[in-house]
Amino acid sequence: MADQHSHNLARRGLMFILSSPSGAGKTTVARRLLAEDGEIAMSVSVTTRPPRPGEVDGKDYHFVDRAEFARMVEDGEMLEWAEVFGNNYGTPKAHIKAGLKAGQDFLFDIDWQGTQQLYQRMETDVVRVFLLPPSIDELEDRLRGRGTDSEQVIEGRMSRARSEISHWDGYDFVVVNDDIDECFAKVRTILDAERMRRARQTGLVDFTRGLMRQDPGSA
Ligand SMILES: Nc1nc2c(ncn2[C@@H]2O[C@H](COP(=O)(O)OP(=O)(O)O)[C@@H](O)[C@H]2O)c(=O)[nH]1
Ligand SMILES: Nc1ncnc2c1ncn2[C@@H]1O[C@H](COP(=O)(O)OP(=O)(O)O)[C@@H](O)[C@H]1O
Repeated sequence: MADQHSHNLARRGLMFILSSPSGAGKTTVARRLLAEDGEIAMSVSVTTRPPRPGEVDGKDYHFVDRAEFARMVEDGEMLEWAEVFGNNYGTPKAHIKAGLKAGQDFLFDIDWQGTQQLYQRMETDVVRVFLLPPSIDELEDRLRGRGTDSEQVIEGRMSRARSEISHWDGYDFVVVNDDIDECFAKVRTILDAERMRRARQTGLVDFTRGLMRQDPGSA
């Protein structure tokens, strides 16, 4: 019997967008997906925000100044961009377009505005997943438990979270992140199923043609 993996046909890559109100678990799920799934790569955004301690240029973000960011927008090098908390963030186009064509999947960690823009431009490549916390109290507990933010920042994130939650209807899939293992398994299921969409499987034309030509008993 043939190895199962030999039946993975050539396909176009997809853009897997993971959004959530801050603190609901997007980073946790994204890290695990990148660690356990060999076929998906993070889309690295361009930003004018200064690097935080520990952040690596080209890995966490491409850090640029405002003039360079403006030039990239002007020259049409961004798939989408937005201003968040006074800084600019954008998705560089060339790398993504070439990757998708070569079968590379990309993971995006962007908010609902970026999601909308990507969907408008790349509709058939985009899969939009939204994570929700099981309750507002649990969301606040997680933000505090993470220990990365001051009380003031947590209050800001909580008020922003409420407005992000209101955009739940702009997503294809919504998963409540109560138990992390269950949530992760559901996100995996979505990704696995989306990879099998007929429209993405560019190898199907040749494969089905081959099947139809084969006689029973031939290799
Ligand atoms: N539209 C858009 N938003 C982005 C992009 N990259 C990051 N963001 C958003 O910018 C916001 C701020 O990100 P960041 O400065 O890393 O701070 P933090 O995620 O709040 O810790 C988040 O809501 C991100 O989702 C991008 O390429 N496009
Ligand atoms: N299902 C879960 N149950 C309990 N804690 C969780 C769960 N998912 C994530 N966390 C924790 O909640 C905090 C916020 O998660 P994080 O992934 O940083 O959120 P986001 O990227 O959406 O802001 C982290 O400390 C993380 O370890």
